[in-house]
Amino acid sequence: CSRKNTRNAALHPLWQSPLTIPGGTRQSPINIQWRDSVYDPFLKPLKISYDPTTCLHIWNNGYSFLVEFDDSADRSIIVGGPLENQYRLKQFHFHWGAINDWGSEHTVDSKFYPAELHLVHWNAVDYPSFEDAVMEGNGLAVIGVFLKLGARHEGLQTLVDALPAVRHKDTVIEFDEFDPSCLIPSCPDYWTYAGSLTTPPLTESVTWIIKKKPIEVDEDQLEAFRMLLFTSDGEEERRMVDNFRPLQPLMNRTVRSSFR
Ligand SMILES: CCCCCNS(=O)(=O)c1cc(S(N)(=O)=O)ccc1C(=O)O
Ligand SMILES: [Zn+2]
Repeated sequence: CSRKNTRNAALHPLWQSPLTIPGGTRQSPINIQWRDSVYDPFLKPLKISYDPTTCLHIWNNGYSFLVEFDDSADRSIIVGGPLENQYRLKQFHFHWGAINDWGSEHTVDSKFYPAELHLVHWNAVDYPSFEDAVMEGNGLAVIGVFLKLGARHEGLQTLVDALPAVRHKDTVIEFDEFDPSCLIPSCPDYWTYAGSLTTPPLTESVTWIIKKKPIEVDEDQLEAFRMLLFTSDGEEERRMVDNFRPLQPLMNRTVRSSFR
């Protein structure tokens, strides 16, 4: 079955009425058609330097689970790639499906992955706060990493072990000494394009950097994501699955690749 129909049927209430930005020209996510991406020899390697002691806590915000970082200084940053300057790590989170047939937000040649990791960074050089950067065309940089079914991921397991403690919406636990670069493939290849947040306010402020190589996780680790709840303690339980936005039109955009 095609992803489009079943996915729409499976959409989270947030997106039953497809959320579109009136006049949006650079919305995310998109399908990345490999053969239409354009190699850009001027793209630099992406440099990632995270300080694990900036890791603060994990919380379930009723949409995904996110790991938040102390972004009050330039301690966990990325620089290079398509970026004009350095960006500070704010948080990372995931999107996943009820079953392994879908779950990622971006697709490659219309192929979906069971899940996708997003590491959200903001431009603290040009803007005084994250909230300001969210409203600017070059305000955010999000690294996307696809998750595929395979071997158990030891780095992810520390995260998975903490999930039962944040099963319900608005629960939070302290989480320290985690370096999320262990979740990013060592292969330097990526695609990049100008896009948007995939959740409200859907602002067109994101330089997307999508890693070509996925990371491998096992079935138990994906199942651990699926035991989270959209709902608060005491509410009728709704499993946190299918927390992704539908594909958006490419419109007048080119996806560049850092590799031939
Ligand atoms: C001030 C309003 C910020 C709204 C966006 N916040 S965010 O951390 O960038 C974010 C990005 C994304 S995404 N998929 O990277 O666009 C998803 C969720 C969130 C979130 O708020 O949890
Ligand atoms: Zn996301």
